[in-house]
Amino acid sequence: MADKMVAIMKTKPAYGAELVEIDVPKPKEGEVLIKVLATSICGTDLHIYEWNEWAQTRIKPPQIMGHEVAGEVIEVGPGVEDIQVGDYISAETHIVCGKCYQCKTGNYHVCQNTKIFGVDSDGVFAEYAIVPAQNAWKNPKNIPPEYATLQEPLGNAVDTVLAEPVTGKTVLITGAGPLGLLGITVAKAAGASLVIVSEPSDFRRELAKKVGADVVINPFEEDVVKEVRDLTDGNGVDVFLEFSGAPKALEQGLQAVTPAGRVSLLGLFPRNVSLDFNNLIIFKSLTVYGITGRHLWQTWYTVSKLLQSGKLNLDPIITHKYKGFDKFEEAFELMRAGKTGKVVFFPHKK
Ligand SMILES: NC(=O)c1ccc[n+]([C@@H]2O[C@H](COP(=O)([O-])OP(=O)(O)OC[C@H]3O[C@@H](n4cnc5c(N)ncnc54)[C@H](O)[C@@H]3O)[C@@H](O)[C@H]2O)c1
Ligand SMILES: C[C@@H](O)[C@H](N)C(=O)O
Ligand SMILES: [Zn+2]
Ligand SMILES: [Zn+2]
Repeated sequence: MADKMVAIMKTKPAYGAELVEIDVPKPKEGEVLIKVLATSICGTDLHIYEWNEWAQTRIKPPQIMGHEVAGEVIEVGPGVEDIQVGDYISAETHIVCGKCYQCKTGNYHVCQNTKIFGVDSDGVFAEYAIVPAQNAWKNPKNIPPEYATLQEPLGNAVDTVLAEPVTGKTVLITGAGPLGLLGITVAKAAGASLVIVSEPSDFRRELAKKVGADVVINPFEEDVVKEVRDLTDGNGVDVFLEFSGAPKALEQGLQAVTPAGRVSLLGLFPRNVSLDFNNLIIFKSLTVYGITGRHLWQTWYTVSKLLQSGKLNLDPIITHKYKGFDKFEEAFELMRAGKTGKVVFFPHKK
């Protein structure tokens, strides 16, 4: 094995990142070293790249970026029992304490002491990477790395879509970014009867159709609420899934969902949102779920089994694949411009 590796590193508290050559790390107590087979860019990586306000308060350069991954274990640190050399793993990104009230009551996804792998520590945009063994998820060998690396965001999408069953239900998805696109394929695989997608970008509406959306709407040019009512016998959709983080989309979705319907909110809003709670939620008797991270480990089992079922349509979502990290700046700029679905790197060129 090489003793040097290439990594995308946030080297300075400023816009961008650098490709660096550094030593391959050694796994410490409770850690494993993986050969990274595939890694994908998350919106959070983009925020770190752009050095937005959130990143400025949270990230401490120099740090290797990235947290979505599939890799092969090549070394295990002291005290690691469940993971062996040769295992093919992905990683849950929330490092939980196991001791707080939420962890003790099975709600690890909202652990009070959560640290995020690749955000609060070095990540996986590298040829080799350290993963805390407690966060490793063993993959069946027949899932290709480019799909296995998507499991973490797929977990967000699964928790959003499947907070309640969608079989035979009409669904509105607002926002067809990478997460919304994953939501579309999960909703279709789970048997939603009609998936309507509201998304202003022409490129992403096209992607949404390729992934399996039944109807796409441009919210900047069409009346979302009217379109949804026309498609649902005037009733509105049974389920509204918010994947955009746009306050206007939230309001339209709440108007478009049928009374006693279900709402899941994943998108993060850039500012406080003001809403007519009485008429949009209370008098409509809606059930509203806030979604964060993934349930440990129930969601990973669901995601893995969905992948193995072959029912997810991921190929149109993976719009960009790069061998090596040489063109990482191009990848980030395309993503910033909204011209991608998921971007996947295969760090080893051979
Ligand atoms: N809660 C969590 O645990 C969690 C985890 C991951 C991501 N997120 C959030 O989920 C959201 C989606 O992530 P992403 O990576 O796909 O983001 P993204 O920014 O790539 O996608 C958002 C999409 O919404 C579209 N949009 C903008 N205004 C709209 C409107 N008025 N109506 C409909 N669509 C509109 C955009 O064109 C874009 O395609 C983000 O807000 C992200 O921060 C939350
Ligand atoms: C780390 C963050 O980007 C991640 N997608 C989450 O689910 O929390
Ligand atoms: Zn992420
Ligand atoms: Zn905890």
